[in-house]
Amino acid sequence: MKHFVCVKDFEDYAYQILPRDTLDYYRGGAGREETLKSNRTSFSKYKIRPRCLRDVSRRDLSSIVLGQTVSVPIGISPSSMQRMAHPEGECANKLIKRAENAGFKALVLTVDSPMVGLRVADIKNGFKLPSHLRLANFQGDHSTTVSGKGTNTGSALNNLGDLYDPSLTWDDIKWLKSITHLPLVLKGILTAEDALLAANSGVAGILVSNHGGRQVDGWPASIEALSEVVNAVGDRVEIFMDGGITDGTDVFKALALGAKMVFIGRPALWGLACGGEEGVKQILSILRTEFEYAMAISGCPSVRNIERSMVVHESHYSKL
Ligand SMILES: Cc1cc2nc3c(=O)[nH]c(=O)nc-3n(C[C@H](O)[C@H](O)[C@H](O)COP(=O)(O)O)c2cc1C
Ligand SMILES: CCCCCCC(=O)C(=O)O
Repeated sequence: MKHFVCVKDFEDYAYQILPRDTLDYYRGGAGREETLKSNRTSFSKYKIRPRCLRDVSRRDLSSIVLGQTVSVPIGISPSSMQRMAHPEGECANKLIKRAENAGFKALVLTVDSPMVGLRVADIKNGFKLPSHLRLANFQGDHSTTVSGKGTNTGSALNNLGDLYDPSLTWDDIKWLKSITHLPLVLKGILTAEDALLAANSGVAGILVSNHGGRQVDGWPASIEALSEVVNAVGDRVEIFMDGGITDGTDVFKALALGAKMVFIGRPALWGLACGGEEGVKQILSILRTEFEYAMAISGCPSVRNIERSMVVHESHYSKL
């Protein structure tokens, strides 16, 4: 990993070392993977309008997120089945009381998954969890493995029995809020309508996400949907985003468009595959450095200086 200098270096190497069906599960998206691709390509459509002569000799990358200071507003999104990438896997993936007891500061509930999306590569590969691995959070339950038989219209992931509950509604958000004192963040909201319902339910945050393009092809890129959610409720709840972040300039763009913090999914998996915990640390360190350079050279000594006017859609320049 010594000579790896960007997320792409990790991604390329992970493609070489991971078994095909594991790689496809991590890499892949739903359907024709148009949403997956647009998570990346849409970032390129936004341009940074840099400012100059603004004393960037001292730089502060920290932010306050849900009342807590974070040293840099980049986090890791939840990804299942990490132990296929590295034996260390995810070392903290707990349920509500365990999360509270362990000192976690917020709960994130994924609301874009009444079912698991249809992923062509997983269906073709007959994806299942390797037999030595279990879903650790479901120990004792009959569904601790993902080995159900796939069909030509679904993989084992589309046959998870009662691990998924497609009957969930906004009433369940009320219930969840009633059993925990932790601030609740809903992950997977892409519309102003749902953002308003979420804010009215008293959630503390919304993570704008299309689940890495893995649920339904045709959903917008997360960065495209971000402004709709920010405009609807950005003054009432904290807004976060994930999907397609692979560079510090992506972080800058998302923050300028109203995200308080961004999260990465696959880049962390590539780090894990290439170097375990150390690989994940390197991914975060690379993104941090790139973000610091994007901020400073664009004229922002601190995260607070990243203003909405500093990022525009590329169409801005064709109108001039
Ligand atoms: C292999 C894999 C497994 C995932 N598992 C989950 C999951 O269990 N729960 C969840 O909310 N999101 C899950 N996600 C979605 C991520 O949390 C995140 O939204 C997405 O990966 C962000 O896009 P990115 O990979 O382009 O950074 C998964 C993503 C991947 C790639
Ligand atoms: C408890 C098993 C989870 C399988 C699906 C995880 C997921 O969200 C994904 O995108 O894959």
